[in-house]
Amino acid sequence: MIEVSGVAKAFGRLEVLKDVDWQVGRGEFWGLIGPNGSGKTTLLNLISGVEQPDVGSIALGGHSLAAYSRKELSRKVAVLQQDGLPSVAFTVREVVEMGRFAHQDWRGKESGGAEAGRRLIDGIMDRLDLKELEHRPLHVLSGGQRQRVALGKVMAQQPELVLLDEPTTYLDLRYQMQFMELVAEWRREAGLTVVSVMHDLNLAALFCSHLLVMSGGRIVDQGEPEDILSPELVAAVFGVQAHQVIHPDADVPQLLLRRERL
Ligand SMILES: Nc1ncnc2c1ncn2[C@@H]1O[C@H](COP(=O)(O)OP(=O)(O)OP(=O)(O)O)[C@@H](O)[C@H]1O
Repeated sequence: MIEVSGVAKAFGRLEVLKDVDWQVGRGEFWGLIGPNGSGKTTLLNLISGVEQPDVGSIALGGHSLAAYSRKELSRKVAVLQQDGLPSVAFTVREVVEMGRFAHQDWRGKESGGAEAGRRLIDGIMDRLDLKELEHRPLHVLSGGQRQRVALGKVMAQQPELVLLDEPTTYLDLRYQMQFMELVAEWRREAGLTVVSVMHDLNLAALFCSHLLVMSGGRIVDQGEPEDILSPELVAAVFGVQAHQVIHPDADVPQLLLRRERL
């Protein structure tokens, strides 16, 4: 689904990504982890076409990113940021409907017909528990509700690949879990490929099929959470000491942070 080959990127004299080679298979769920400033968001921006690499190439579904038009790209890739939507006066339903833009012609006509478009939006509203909020303007919603609407909008886009940049940062524990479960379910049902920047390593181990570990603009490790997440890794990459335990239900590693002094 994604092939990043020999990519480097600099902003002025600051080299933000160096020698990045990475392949993502269709249907995989990758967590991007690493310290602040290690280049995670820049890598997402290169994949979504917002930034261009200085060196190397990026291909999506076997075709160079440069070969896609804006509209083709937005049918293939959806992006959701930390605070997914600005606090605007559009209603919840209107915002979710905006996700259909890439599937409409210049008059706003749905490629599969208006009725199919409406059914799709209704299904998403139901699934994300947005029916009751349907006619409320976005600016009266809580951050957690707004993030659910943002997810609804990217679901309406029906992409093959979704890029998430720390999507649970502003959510409380319950909404963090709910958000990740919704993404996991969507991935299972639609064969979706997911790449998500994650700061919570335990959440990443619970939901991601693979992890990409970045430090100083380079990939330092990649693979399945059980092969990657270890006290040695967090010591080397984050400079933090931790114990490792195995999650009793999910059978994946979880880290308990150690204080330097007790
Ligand atoms: N448009 C830009 N112009 C100049 N410097 C930039 C730009 N975008 C990012 N940088 C710099 O590139 C480096 C990597 O930033 P990036 O946002 O990719 O890191 P990150 O791993 O996502 O960090 P965080 O975990 O803090 O979100 C940082 O030093 C940042 O200041």
